[in-house]
Amino acid sequence: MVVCDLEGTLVDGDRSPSSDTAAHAYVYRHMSEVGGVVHTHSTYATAWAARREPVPCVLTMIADEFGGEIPIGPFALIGDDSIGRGIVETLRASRSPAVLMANHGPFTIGRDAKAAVKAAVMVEEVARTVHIARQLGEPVAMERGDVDALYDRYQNVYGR
Ligand SMILES: O=C(CO)[C@@H](O)[C@@H](O)COP(=O)(O)O
Repeated sequence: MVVCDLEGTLVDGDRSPSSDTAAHAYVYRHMSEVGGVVHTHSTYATAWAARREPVPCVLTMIADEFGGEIPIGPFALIGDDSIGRGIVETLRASRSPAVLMANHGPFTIGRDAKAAVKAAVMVEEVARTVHIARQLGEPVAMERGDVDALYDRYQNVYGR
């Protein structure tokens, strides 16, 4: 493990930082509420990213955690802040803490690392479940008002 500052400069450790460092640093610099960013190549979420298809809001757990569909972000090359720009641009237009970067995979954010990891686990779970549902027919979209009510309850009331 190494420690970098918000410009992506190495400040502690003797190994090279991740090639994604500039992308993550961009998110931290431009979304002050974010204290954790997670990136995985989890199988089902990455399969949706490969198709550039948002995960539709067809489950209460999607409404709870993501507040709507899980959006697709633009394709961006690895190595500079391009991915970070795509993440910020996409998540600013959504309530979702997860974005499926096109042809790449899921990136999630949270107020801290634990919340970002939770979103990464949940995005994979719902990507898998909706994929399975689709094998049996077309999942049914939820009403916007119901999505809003579920999101409000989960974000502001549940577990308090
Ligand atoms: O998604 C990818 C590659 O597809 C990146 O997250 C990956 O290259 C980052 O690797 P490193 O953290 O630099 O070892």
